[in-house]
Amino acid sequence: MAFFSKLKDRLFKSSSKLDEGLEAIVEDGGAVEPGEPEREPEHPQEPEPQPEPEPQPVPRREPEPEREPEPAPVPEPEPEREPEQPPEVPEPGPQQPPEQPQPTDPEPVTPPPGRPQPSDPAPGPQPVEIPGDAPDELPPQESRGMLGRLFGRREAKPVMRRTLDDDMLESLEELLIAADMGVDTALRVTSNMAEGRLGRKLSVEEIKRLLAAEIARVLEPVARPLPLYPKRPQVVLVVGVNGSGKTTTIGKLASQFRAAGKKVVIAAGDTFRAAAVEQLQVWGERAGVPVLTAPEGSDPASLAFDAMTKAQAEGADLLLIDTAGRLQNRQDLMEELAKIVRVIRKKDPEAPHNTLLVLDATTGQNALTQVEVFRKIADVSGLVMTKLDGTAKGGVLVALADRFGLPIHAIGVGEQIDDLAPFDPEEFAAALTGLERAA
Ligand SMILES: Nc1nc2c(ncn2[C@@H]2O[C@H](COP(=O)(O)OP(=O)(O)OP(=O)(O)O)[C@@H](O)[C@H]2O)c(=O)[nH]1
Repeated sequence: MAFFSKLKDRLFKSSSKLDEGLEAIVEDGGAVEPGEPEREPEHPQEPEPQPEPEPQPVPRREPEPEREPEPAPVPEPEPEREPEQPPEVPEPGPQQPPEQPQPTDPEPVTPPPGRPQPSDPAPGPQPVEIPGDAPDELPPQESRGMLGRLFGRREAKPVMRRTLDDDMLESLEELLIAADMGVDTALRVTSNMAEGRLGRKLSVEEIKRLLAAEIARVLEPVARPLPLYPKRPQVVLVVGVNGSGKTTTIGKLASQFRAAGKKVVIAAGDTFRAAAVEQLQVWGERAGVPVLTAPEGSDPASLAFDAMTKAQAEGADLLLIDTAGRLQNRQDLMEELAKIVRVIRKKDPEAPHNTLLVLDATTGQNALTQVEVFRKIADVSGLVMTKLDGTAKGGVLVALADRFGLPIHAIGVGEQIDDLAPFDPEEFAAALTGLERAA
């Protein structure tokens, strides 16, 4: 299954929550405009249709700063065939010559007088121009000819639209807050979306496109694959609260790096929980990667040192160190992590090269607090967000990006070994808003 549709299916709870909310908002105060043509769903970030590539393993997006070639955009959907309709009675008004081809893109929008506009472009985010962003300025339906249809206009169909005003903005803010985007981020996204568009009539689909574009813009700067350094072994310390998905993520990462030809060693640093060690061993077997363990209750720093020695001796490319996630005693955890770092620095003064914080998306706004805490006790260099499948709280990732600007290296979308995906802001924003894209 194409990755986008998989992600979208799995983020269904988030997107359906937004979907339902948006429909309710537009219905509340909106009006059906008979005979108004609805545009084909156009996607601002989708250029030429190309075949979709297989999802790449996370490590293949390296080396930094080279970005993985953008995933090929998903082809535009075929225009839906609609049953033949009797010709509709045209609205009274000036007719255009029927054979005149219609432009694919609308003319630049000139705001009507009195419509609130920023007098000069303020520094900071500018409104994203969305193709097809002027529904009220589309050419009259009756002027569409064969070419107009070929160029992506649908048959006329009643569409519910609501005028974008302060009330509607407030409802949109509330909806985004309910989707766990957080107050500040929700306000920023909606006000950017509204900039230059107040007074315009928008359909649900158009709002989704605008929101998705704004969300993608917040996410873009943090979408960074795990940087790989020429250093051997590259030491990746994996931190996070119990149950956030550290073990699973280490297993998935190990498997992907190994598939990419890297030699990987795992250290089971949560020596206080036998179950955690066993689980890591299972993942090591699955990934075909050795897991270094130590007797229950032994010093994790000593295990980390042994693992470092082994990884160096074996010429491993990557050493992934699992750690405990007890936050109940923050001081102990902080000392434990600090000791691991001190000890591995005896072997390599630059280690750890990455400190990955694993966050569970289902905890919603708690993820923000966890970032704050772990940034104090460890030098967090990047994030992995797990369990984005089947949660209605995916919006928290946007809040994290907006608040901390820490790189988001990958996302977990399931419990299987290949359910770790590179983080693609546009795909994520589309999946989150329920924006239709071709599968
Ligand atoms: N649905 C889903 N479940 C996940 C994902 N990642 C991890 N899990 C599940 O979350 C649970 C906890 O994952 P672990 O990897 O054990 O979490 P941990 O942080 O290592 O937990 P401790 O070992 O208790 O410290 C397991 O049941 C995993 O299968 C994901 O992306 N999606």
